[in-house]
Amino acid sequence: MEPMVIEVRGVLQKRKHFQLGPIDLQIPQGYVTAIVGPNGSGKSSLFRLMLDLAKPDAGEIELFGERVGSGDDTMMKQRIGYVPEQAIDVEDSLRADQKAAFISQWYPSWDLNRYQELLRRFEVDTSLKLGRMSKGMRRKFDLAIAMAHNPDLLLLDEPSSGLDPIAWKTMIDAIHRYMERGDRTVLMASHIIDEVKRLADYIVFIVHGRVLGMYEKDALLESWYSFYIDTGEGAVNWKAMPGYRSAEPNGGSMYKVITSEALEAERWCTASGVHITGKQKLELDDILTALIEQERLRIRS
Ligand SMILES: Nc1ncnc2c1ncn2[C@@H]1O[C@H](COP(=O)(O)OP(=O)(O)OP(=O)(O)O)[C@@H](O)[C@H]1O
Repeated sequence: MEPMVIEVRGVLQKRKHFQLGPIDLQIPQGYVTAIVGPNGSGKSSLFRLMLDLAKPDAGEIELFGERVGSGDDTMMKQRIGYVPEQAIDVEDSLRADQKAAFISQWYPSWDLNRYQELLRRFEVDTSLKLGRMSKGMRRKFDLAIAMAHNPDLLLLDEPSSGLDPIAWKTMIDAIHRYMERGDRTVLMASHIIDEVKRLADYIVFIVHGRVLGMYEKDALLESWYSFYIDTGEGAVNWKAMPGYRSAEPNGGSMYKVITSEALEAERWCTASGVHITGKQKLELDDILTALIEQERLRIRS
């Protein structure tokens, strides 16, 4: 098994109207892991805890085997590139190259050539003050800054927010290239299904501050299906179907049934004489919707 770059153990953060956790999570080295969840589910809060920008009420986080918040973390932070969800306002009056010059002092591995190459590819106008940049250009600049010291770990909070389609493709390509070496790690929060599908090896679903599971992406997309089933005259005990999630009438004696264990469910149907007339893979957003619904029912019960 590959080493873990991030280990989150029993992390809890209590706020007036929101509780994050307790969260247990392990992020493996050498892969892109995407955190997917609705607005306000706690994705940015989790990033901030990982970077010691906020303190948990309980639990602990380790990055590269070192406990976050336990002392001088300069070396640890030098191995990380972070793109926050919101650009930092206090830097608005700086020009791009002033910020880069400032940041480069913190990172012994700062690579000027790489920085300039990223700016060229993203078409960032470095003569502008940061506060004068459009939202998308600022985002591209932040990405270039986060990647220019060749970090071992990239933490990206909704990296494509504000990017036009061309910049989006450049970003996807830049992340693919960054991962080519094989030992680097990305943890990103994203709402963009296409982005998650193209980049992620693993997906973490987070809803209402709780992690609902971490899945290998390809296995996940192979296992969630809608089956269209003709029940004929008889009733079917849906709950006995492996991975059963929901069943809704679909006209006449037809039902649309969602399972998260497609292979086993299909075998079960064959063995039980249940006739599948059609099947369809679920997209990531449909899977998330089904998980959110289940979480709502769990909270209500
Ligand atoms: N500084 C803060 N003080 C109190 N509550 C906060 C603070 N920051 C965030 N919250 C609350 O914590 C919850 C989680 O917010 P967070 O920004 O982590 O979610 P998110 O999943 O990143 O959302 P989005 O997808 O909208 O970016 C929300 O209910 C939010 O209102």
